[in-house]
Amino acid sequence: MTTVVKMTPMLQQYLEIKGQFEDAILFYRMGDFYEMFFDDAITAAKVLGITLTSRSSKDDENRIPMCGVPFHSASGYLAKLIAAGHRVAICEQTEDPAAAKGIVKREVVRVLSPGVVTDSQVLDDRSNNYICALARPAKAPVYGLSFVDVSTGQCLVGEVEDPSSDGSLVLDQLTRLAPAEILLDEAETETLADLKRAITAMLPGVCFTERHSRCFSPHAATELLHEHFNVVTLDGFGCGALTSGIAAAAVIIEYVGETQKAAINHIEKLTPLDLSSYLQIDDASRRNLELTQTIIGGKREGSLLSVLDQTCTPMGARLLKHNLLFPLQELESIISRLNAVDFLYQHRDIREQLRALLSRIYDIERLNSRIMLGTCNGRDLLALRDSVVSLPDCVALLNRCAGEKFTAIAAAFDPLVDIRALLESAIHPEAPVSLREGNLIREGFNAELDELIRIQRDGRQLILSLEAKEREQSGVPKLKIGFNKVFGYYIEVSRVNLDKVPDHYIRKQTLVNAERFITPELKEFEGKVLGAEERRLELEYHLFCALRSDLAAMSERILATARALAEIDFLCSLAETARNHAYHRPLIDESDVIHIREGRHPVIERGMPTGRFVPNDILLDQEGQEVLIITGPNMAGKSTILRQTALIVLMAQMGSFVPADYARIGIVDRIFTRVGAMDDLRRGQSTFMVEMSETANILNNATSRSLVILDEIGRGTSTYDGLSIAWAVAEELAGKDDKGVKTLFATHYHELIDLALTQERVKNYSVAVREWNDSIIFLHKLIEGGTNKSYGIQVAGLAGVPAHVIQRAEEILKNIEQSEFDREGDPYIARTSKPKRGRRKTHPNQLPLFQPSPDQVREFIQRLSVDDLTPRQAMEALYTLKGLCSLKESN
Ligand SMILES: Nc1ncnc2c1ncn2[C@@H]1O[C@H](COP(=O)(O)OP(=O)(O)OP(=O)(O)O)[C@@H](O)[C@H]1O
Repeated sequence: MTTVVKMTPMLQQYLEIKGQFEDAILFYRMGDFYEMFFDDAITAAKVLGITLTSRSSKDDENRIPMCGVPFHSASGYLAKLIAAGHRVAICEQTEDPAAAKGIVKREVVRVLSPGVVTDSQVLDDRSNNYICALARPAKAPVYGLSFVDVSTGQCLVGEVEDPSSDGSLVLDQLTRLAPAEILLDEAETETLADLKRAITAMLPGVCFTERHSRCFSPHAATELLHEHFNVVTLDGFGCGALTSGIAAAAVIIEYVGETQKAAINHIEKLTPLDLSSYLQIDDASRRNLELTQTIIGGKREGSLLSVLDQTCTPMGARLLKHNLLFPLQELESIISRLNAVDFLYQHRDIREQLRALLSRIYDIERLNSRIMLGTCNGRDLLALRDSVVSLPDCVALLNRCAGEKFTAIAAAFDPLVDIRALLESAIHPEAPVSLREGNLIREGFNAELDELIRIQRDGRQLILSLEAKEREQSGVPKLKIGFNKVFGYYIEVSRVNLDKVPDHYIRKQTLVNAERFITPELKEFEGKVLGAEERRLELEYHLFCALRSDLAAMSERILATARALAEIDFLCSLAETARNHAYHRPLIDESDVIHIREGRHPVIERGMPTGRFVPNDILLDQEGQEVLIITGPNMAGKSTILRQTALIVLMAQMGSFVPADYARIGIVDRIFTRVGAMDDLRRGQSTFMVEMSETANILNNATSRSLVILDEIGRGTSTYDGLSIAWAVAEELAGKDDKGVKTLFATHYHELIDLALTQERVKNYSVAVREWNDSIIFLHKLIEGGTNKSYGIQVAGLAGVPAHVIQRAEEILKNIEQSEFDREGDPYIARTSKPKRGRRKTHPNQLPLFQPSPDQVREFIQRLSVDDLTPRQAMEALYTLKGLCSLKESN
């Protein structure tokens, strides 16, 4: 870098600092601007849409790319850069430029990255913003996972044992909380490369940050966490037995401390994430069921979350989303939640009053974090003040709620009366965003400040009287006293009156129509007033910082109340949704039964006029109803029934009422779905490959307590292969663990209906349609018994496929149905010439699909008319029998 030598001291300083933050865009403070140089400037100008200029170095040939943003509006630009996945290092002037000898000292005061932002402009207030660390200290298949939301102080710690070669289990847990940033051990760059690729495919835009291996040492981790939480053991958090999880948590705490350069005491505890205590639901299933976003477009609207979320506060919204992603498995906890929802459902008056109060409460969880990080401003404290006003009324209502859940919430709830009094007395009701402009602190809060305010206020009066006096003494009626930043206070006299100006006036400035003067008396006055103003700004700033520290010391109470409010909001929201959409309380037990009467799909029904959605019953039990094969035409509603069953189970286990007249849900340990294949290409696998790996996952991991939803497996390959796989999979699920797995299996392979003949746990159902003229009417009703009609061609017609194509398809279908083809009579050329009649033939290389039953063999023999057989036919019959028997043996 020959140019460096020729650079100005300022640029040298810039490069020195930049060298320490190479992976970040450096916001280099120069006066009222943050400037960026070199590649940073090129990147930022593009992302921010601002002009890229250049600055000359000493050597004019080497002009340096440069761009800048004003300091006072930096947050919007920062938000844009972070949202685009960049890291930004904020470098401030750390000494007064006026006092500086030579180049002003500068230092990076914060590094912002997608995982550590707390700015409301960047964050979605209804979702958590997690930074995650993945630790594998022993390189064992146990991954330590920790998730921290710096904006709320939540810190989750868990471990996942994942012996799979592709890390699919850890991937499921990682993507569940969709972190914005992931910290990885730099020594694992290669070993985790595949996992990293898979994460990027599922969480586009996620930012990876590599940390030194030293940070991942479990021993150092424990020490760091002991120090951070000021404890001698982590047992109190229920994390004593974790090692890699602890390492992961420590990596984040260290990183956040380092980048925020502030005490991060608002991360005040570790919350163990015992993944086995929640209903497991893998990433594919979460997507397929559209829990938090739609498959197409990734929108919240149209997801289950959008229907359930009637929360009034951002804290409640985040909790609801979290609980939706982590439905429970423990009976008592589910019932406790359901009792609370039930109470609020029954007591409309309390629910409505609580919701009205909650609507007036701001995001005090995030406000608290900003207080702790020292980034809150006057407006934030006004929001806190306005929020705490409602708390005593909340307590009164809470005391009217019966049930252990409410008792627990009330115990944690603090009405924060003292904080309200403090804020009401301290914060100026019109406090601005800036901390340096004054008007932060209310009069009456601090005696010294009051005195300065009085001087300033009196000063105005003094000016008016001084002006009047000068007018009188000089005889210039339009004489004015004014102020500007260059000369301070001055007396202005218009040109026509200049002859009346007294001798002691000292001329300072000449304008076109006037002259400006000062007097010793005016200067003395100025010293007093301006000094007061400066002192006032300084004092207000210090008082504000002190107030912020006082509040930070009370953070534990604020946070406990914020979380209690979130819980109330969550419960009220479920009760409100239940009321609005006619949901009913499910019966939860530990049986092996799922029995739903008049169940509906919570999202699809919302898109239809009331009463248009056709409810359906589902019974899954171990009394011969374990695997339901659901057949029926395209568009009949098979997928809808499958999905609504999974959603109803999930809702019940999160403690929600369900869209059904009656639901008995035996607690489920995992929900598996094999539904669509929307994201196949993103994961770099073929549709069929994804389908099969999802199927393998189900067969390897489903237990008799799981619920499996299979929507047409085997579609991605040839009919015979697909049908065989579908058949074998259904058979396996019906017989797994000698118990079977509760399975809903929608299929267009009508041959699967025959499974029920041999498998006692399999039952056939179909979705009814009514034929009408040449078309069909969808009844959307699930009825007992299978169907072998697809009406695919009619549906194609309804979908607008041209009439002549439909007609041709009908011809072909007729040919196939009449078995009018053999190897010579290809149905696809049967349009003009009538095909030869022939026996339907099995492909020479394709074995007959299914095992012959003893009945079939017997029937074959009975149908043989032995006396009528030619010797050749007899031979053939013998071969057929032999073939049937050897097939049976090989099976
Ligand atoms: N119970 C119902 N009541 C009213 N409308 C329904 C119902 N079930 C499904 N529908 C409507 O029918 C459409 C198709 O449903 P669905 O996708 O479940 O059919 P399908 O049988 O799985 O079709 P395919 O076999 O083609 O995948 C839905 O988008 C919805 O508009």
